Amino acid sequence: MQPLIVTAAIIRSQTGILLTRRPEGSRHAGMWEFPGGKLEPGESPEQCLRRELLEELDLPVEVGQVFEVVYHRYDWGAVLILAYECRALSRRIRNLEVAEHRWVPPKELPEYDILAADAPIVRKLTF
Ligand SMILES: Nc1nc2c([nH]c(=O)n2[C@H]2C[C@H](O)[C@@H](COP(=O)(O)OP(=O)(O)OP(=O)(O)O)O2)c(=O)[nH]1
Ligand SMILES: [Mg+2]
Repeated sequence: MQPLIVTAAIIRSQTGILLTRRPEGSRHAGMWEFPGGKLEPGESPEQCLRRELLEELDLPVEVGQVFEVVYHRYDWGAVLILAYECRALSRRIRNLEVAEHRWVPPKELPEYDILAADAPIVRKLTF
C-alpha cells in the first residue's frame, strides 16, 4: 500500500506554535497535531495546506519552506507527512473541524499527546 500523503502546517506566533486537537469520531480522536490533511488528486501540497486550513480553521495562510518530511507506519497504514512553515494571514481562528486549537510554546510541546508520526517534527521544534 502507498502511504497517505498528508500536509501539516507549522505556524508560529508570539505565543507559540499552533496545535489542533482531532475531533471525536475521527481516527486518533482527541490527539493533538499540526493542522492540515490529506492531499487530494491534482493538488499541490501548497494548495492542499491552504484548502485544509480554510476548511478546518477558516485561516488563510501563506505556505513557505518545507520544515520536515516524515514517513511513519501506523497499525492501519502508513503516512508521509509533508510539514511546511506557514504564515497566518489572519489573527482569527474558528474551530470548524477541530475540537480546539492552542498556541504552544516550543518547550511545552512534550506535555501534549501529539500524533506519533509527528515526533521528529516536535524534536526539531524543541531543539
Ligand atoms: N493533519 C495532520 N495529520 C496528521 C499529522 N500527523 C499524523 O500522523 N497525521 C495523520 C492523521 C490522519 O490519519 C492522517 C490524515 O490527516 P487528516 O485526518 O487531518 O486528513 P483530512 O483533514 O483530509 O481529514 P478527512 O477529510 O479525512 O476528515 O494523517 C499532523 O501533524 N497533521
Ligand atoms: Mg485534517
